[in-house]
Amino acid sequence: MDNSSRNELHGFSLALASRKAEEAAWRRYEAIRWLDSFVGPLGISNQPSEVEFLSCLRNGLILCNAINKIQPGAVPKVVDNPRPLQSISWDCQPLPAYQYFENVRNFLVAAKELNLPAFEASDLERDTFEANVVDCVLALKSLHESKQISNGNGFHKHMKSPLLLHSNRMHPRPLSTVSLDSCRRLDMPATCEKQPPIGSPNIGLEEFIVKSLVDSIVQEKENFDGNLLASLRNQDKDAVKLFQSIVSICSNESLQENVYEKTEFHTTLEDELKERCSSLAHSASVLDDISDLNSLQDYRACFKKKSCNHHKLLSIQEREVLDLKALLSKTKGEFHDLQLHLQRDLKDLENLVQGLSNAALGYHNVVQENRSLYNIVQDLKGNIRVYCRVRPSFNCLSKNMIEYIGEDGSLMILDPLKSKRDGRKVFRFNRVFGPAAKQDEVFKDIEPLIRSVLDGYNVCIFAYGQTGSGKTHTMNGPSGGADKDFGINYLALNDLFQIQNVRKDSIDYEINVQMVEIYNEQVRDLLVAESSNTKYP
Ligand SMILES: Nc1ncnc2c1ncn2[C@@H]1O[C@H](COP(=O)(O)OP(=O)(O)OP(=O)(O)O)[C@@H](O)[C@H]1O
Repeated sequence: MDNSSRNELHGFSLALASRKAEEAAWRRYEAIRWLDSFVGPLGISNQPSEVEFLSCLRNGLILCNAINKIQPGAVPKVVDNPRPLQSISWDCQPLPAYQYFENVRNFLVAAKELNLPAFEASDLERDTFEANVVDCVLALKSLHESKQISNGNGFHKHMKSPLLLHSNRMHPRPLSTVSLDSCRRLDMPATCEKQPPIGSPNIGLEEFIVKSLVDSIVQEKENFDGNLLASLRNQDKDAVKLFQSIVSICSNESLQENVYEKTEFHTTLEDELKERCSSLAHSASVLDDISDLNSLQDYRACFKKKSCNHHKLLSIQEREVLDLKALLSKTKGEFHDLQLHLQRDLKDLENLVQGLSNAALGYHNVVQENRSLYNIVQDLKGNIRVYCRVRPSFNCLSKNMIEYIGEDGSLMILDPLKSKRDGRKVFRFNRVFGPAAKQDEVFKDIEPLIRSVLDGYNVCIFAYGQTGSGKTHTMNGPSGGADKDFGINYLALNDLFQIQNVRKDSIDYEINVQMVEIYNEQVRDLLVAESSNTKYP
């Protein structure tokens, strides 16, 4: 059933409950109005609540007085309080509790003798059984009215709620005998059992037949007007005319004008019930999955079956929901484990990073220390170093001048024009490069000094010698030479650029190049195109 259908049913239940409450209140007001006018001022409003109504009758005094006025001596002894009846107030109960109970008990005995709808004394203490007390009071009223009409022949009726039958089935009372229930169904007083027998000389055969027919008709058309029933019991009437009038009333359905307002209530309730059912059936019919069902009742009956497709579908969906819940629980557990695992990994990673950071810091310190030691070594080698490079000889005389080149930087030459003793000379340098020494070999010995520049040291390298001794060749290399012929200048710059690139993440080096020539006491800038600008003062 969808939500709209469920809401419809809920609304209908509420409306029905409201109608029941209105009906119960209406009957309670009717009872209290009659008691107020019949017994005397009760001291409560004409429209009392359930609590007010039951409190007013709880001492039994009003009930005993009422039944005694209708049937004198019905309650032989009424336990009364000294206050006059007119001053009775429902909320002022001077009598002890056992005296209340005595009045109520005596009233119930008298009511039973008159076949009135009974209730239990405890019903006056419980709001839920107020309807039983109201039934009894209204039956008492009907008895009074019938006695007034029929001069006390004991044939009376009382007002009956359309819900009364249901109410009595729900709460059967010991005093509500079968005959009493039958009287309720007929809306006739229980005293109907006291009608004269068939052979009574007071009633003729025709009148008995008429009475039986009327009883039968009354069973079909309950809640007959009291006057009509009184007329039936009035033996002065012509029985045949009375029967004809009843039949005419029934056939012309003019009886509807004489039924109580409850009949109209029945009709209204039935109409509303039909309308609600029609609405519910329409709502049910729009559901796709029950389109093949004829009515809402069919749908309900089908749904209650274990074999119903909707029932099976619901069962499958319930199982899927359970599976999803289990999967969700399992996923939550796995997620929790992953979180713990991730936290452990993060902790390990943190330790590794911390270790690397410490190692990097140590490495940096080691590098710093290494540089420091490196430059100390350079200092120890000497801040000023003198190297000797022997140019290859271009003639035969000079080829034999180099007699010895020592590893310790010593150079021994021999002047061929002098004797060996006088012509031999020895010179000492930091290192001597022979005629066969290559460019990179010369540079290797100078490279450590050049790198000291990057650590903040000033380094100066210059070549000195006579014309044609090979200064330009050593510092720049031969003109148009290959890479292997690069001189110290090119090789030094290449080395500095490579180191700059290696350390670019930690140190930003700025390299500037200037090239000048000092010739004849004149300094010329070799990188400037204009010759006039090349000379410095
Ligand atoms: N080590 C060497 N190996 C081969 N050739 C050399 C070497 N040194 C110098 N030369 C050659 O000797 C010649 C003169 O050399 P270089 O021009 O370098 O002399 P220099 O000292 O610069 O002369 P200057 O002072 O007049 O400029 C060049 O032709 C050069 O190629």
